[in-house]
Amino acid sequence: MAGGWSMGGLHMVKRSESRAPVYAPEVEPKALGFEVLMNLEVKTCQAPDCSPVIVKAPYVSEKMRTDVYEVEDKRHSLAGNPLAKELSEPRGEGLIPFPEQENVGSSISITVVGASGDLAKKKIFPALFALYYEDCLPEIVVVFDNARTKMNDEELTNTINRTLTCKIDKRENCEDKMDQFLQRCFYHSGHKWWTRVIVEKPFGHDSVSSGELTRCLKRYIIEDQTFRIDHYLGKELVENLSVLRFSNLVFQPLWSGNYIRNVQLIFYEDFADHLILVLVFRYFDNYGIIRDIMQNHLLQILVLFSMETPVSLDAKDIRNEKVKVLRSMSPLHLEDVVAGQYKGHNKGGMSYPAYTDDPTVPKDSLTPTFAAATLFINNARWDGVPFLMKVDKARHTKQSKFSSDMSQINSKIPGLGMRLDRSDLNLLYRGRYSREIPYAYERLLLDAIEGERRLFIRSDELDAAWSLFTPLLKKLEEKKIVPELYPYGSRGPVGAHYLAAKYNVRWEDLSGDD
Ligand SMILES: NC(=O)C1=CN([C@@H]2O[C@H](COP(=O)(O)OP(=O)(O)OC[C@H]3O[C@@H](n4cnc5c(N)ncnc54)[C@H](OP(=O)(O)O)[C@@H]3O)[C@@H](O)[C@H]2O)C=CC1
Ligand SMILES: O=C1O[C@H](COP(=O)(O)O)[C@@H](O)[C@H](O)[C@H]1O
Repeated sequence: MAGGWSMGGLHMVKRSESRAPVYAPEVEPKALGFEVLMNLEVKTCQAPDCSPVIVKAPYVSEKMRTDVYEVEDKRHSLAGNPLAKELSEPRGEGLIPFPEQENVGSSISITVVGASGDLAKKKIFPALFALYYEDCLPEIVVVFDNARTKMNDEELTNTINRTLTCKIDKRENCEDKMDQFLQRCFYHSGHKWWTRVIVEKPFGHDSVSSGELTRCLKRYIIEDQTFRIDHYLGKELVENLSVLRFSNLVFQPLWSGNYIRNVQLIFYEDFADHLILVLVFRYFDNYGIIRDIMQNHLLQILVLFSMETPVSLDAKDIRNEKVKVLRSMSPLHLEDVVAGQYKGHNKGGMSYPAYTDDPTVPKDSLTPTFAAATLFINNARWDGVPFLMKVDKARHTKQSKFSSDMSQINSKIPGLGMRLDRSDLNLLYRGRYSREIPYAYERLLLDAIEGERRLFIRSDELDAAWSLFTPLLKKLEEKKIVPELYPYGSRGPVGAHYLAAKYNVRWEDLSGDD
């Protein structure tokens, strides 16, 4: 199975676990615009001397068959050799040192689809290395790449090497650990057997394509093997939101429309921060900011903020509550949405091009780079409370913030008088904890390895999220709604201010805005 649908997907095999056969009996070339490269029937077994059996199905290419057999041959030649020794020796062409589990204990094989891409460079490899550094991955870890661009081992390790950092300078043995980690990375363009697949967004384009994608995936893997990632769920602050809500009894009676008059979720980013702008634009212009950020990251935070207390911390119970609140949300109306696109302008001697000035973006593109929306939840707890979202890719600062008016508390200004000030009850870790914060992908990759599903999106949850946004996106696109233009680096279209004012709300604009 390959990754047009999940350009930053990871296919993972946990060798110490699930031995259930995975069947991929049907062929569906080019379904949904992605190539089904994987057409192998893969079976694994439990006998100590049993290698995976890889059975060729009718449509597997000659190249892939050769690759598969090469892997098997090498495996046999490694039988009985301690892996540690293999890994410390120079790697030969095509050698894939995959250990026999019974010799070495727990091991893991990870296939990164799209190692040359922005996501892999910025987030996946640094997270995998951080996990490796922290000894959270088994000693035996083998990372493969699997993109269309052909590389050799050296090119792959060079690519990965450029992405790795020691989060805090001069960490003990960091260089050595990096070398060890790189020794465990191999390029391979064929396909592996797997037990878990982490799927990166976009999960389709709308309800229909998302449903198709889910059905396609289900032909190869069951729901429990599918880990749909939304990396915002792996961020410390987002995790802390649930802790704040559910483990501080003082908040329980306050957490409703009786005390909270509005909730705001804000995301700002600077397009210019992206490493490979051309690729980013190409992807972005097909999706736009509503699909890229609102329908997933911000909606997930909104859901965690508003859902009822789950019966337990079990993934099933949490996800059931998330689905319930998503299904309670009112349809989004065009009047409650503002779409914007940045235009070119000059400021302070600087010249900023328009979104449509980019050569990869069509001149008449209506793709929003900014959006604001008001959402409502039709249940007793949140009746009438506006949840406002604002997302913008054309800021000079990168920030995300979620807040409610309850987080503003009165305090006395020091002095002899009695003057009051409103200060924020904030969850910021900066200044409070000296320990470093793990990357979101670090947490989520580890959860997937451990089979913890709590922070991943279940298919009915995804359906509910698309049901909410699809009618709106359809209207925007069918009516060819022209986005409001606004200058790069500004506060965005003026329409967003009217939208908030309609509900008697002032945006909690973030510091650093101009
Ligand atoms: N960039 C980011 O910070 C984040 C991105 N994401 C999501 O991750 C996904 C990927 O984003 P990003 O890395 O930025 O995109 P890029 O365009 O930078 O990279 C795409 C990668 O996928 C590979 N690829 C594309 N098509 C195929 C295919 N059919 N088979 C195998 N490999 C393929 C490409 O390599 P090649 O062309 O050689 O095949 C390339 O390595 C997006 O869906 C995005 O929503 C999510 C969170 C953050
Ligand atoms: O999913 C995505 O998120 C990133 C922003 O992630 P962050 O953790 O750096 O806040 C965004 O740049 C990208 O467009 C989007 O696809």
